[in-house]
Amino acid sequence: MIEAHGLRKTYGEFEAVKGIDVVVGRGEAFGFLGPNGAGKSSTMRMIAAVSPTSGGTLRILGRDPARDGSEIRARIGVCPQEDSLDTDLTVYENLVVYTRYFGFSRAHARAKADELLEFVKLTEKRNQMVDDLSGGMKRRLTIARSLVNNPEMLLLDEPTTGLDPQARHVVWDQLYRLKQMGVTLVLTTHYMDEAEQLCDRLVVMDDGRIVAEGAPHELIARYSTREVVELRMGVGENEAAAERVEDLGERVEVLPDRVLIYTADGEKAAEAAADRGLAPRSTLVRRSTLEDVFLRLTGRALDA
Ligand SMILES: Nc1ncnc2c1ncn2[C@@H]1O[C@H](COP(=O)(O)OP(=O)(O)OP(=O)(O)O)[C@@H](O)[C@H]1O
Repeated sequence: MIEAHGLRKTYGEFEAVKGIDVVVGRGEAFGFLGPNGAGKSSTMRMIAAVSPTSGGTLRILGRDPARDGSEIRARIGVCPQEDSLDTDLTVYENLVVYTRYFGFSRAHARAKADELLEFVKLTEKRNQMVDDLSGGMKRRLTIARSLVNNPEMLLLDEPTTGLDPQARHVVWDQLYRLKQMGVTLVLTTHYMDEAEQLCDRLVVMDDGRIVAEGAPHELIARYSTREVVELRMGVGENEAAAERVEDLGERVEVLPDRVLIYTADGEKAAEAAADRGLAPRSTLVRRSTLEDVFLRLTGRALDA
């Protein structure tokens, strides 16, 4: 579905994507995980055949986006970061009008709109104006809109940014269902839980480069330990605390608000820290996540 080698994107002198290799197969759920500015959206726009590449090779659905852009755009769905719905129209009209853009008949567009409203559970909101919808509903309508042409591949740029936890779960459910229906999903996110939930495979991007690639559990096994102890110390106590627990794990990281001990046995390390007279304001033992992978690879927290 996607084959990119040495793919680059420059804006004037600035290089936003610095030569990345990405291969995505049919039916996969693939993610670009990285902080703001990593180059995820720039990459997605090239994949969507709406932004020219600045170097390297790119094939989408086996086609060249520079030559076959309109064919590619007809066969994929794009759910942009910002909901760009038509606020002068109702929920239903938004879908009908958008389906018509793809050259389908009015009868087909009406039937499709009803089918998609059912799919994203917005049938009850059918005749409401878009501005009367909640943020989560607008997102679901945008997803419905990206499906009007029965795309083989759906590109989603930060599908749940700005949504509350419940609305995020509803969107995730819909994306699961699409995946089960065989649609290839390609998404960007800076939420590590979203990447873990949805992606079969992902790349971690930082500063225009891919710094790691694999299934979420593979990346965690490769770059982290099984468990992590988080010690929240008093203000200014982190560095001294880290020195005192240095030998309690395979690795110790100091973040502005906590000290992290990477170890196979978190309970044991937490007890050992307490035995040394350390008095954190709170201690948490948890499993490693992609957040830890990102920290290990870049030296920064994903949300920093
Ligand atoms: N049209 C543009 N002109 C100039 N610079 C741009 C343009 N689009 C993006 N950039 C810059 O390229 C870099 C990568 O941006 P991009 O939007 O691809 O990152 P991102 O990982 O998607 O981040 P975000 O989550 O904020 O969208 C940033 O430094 C951004 O300022």
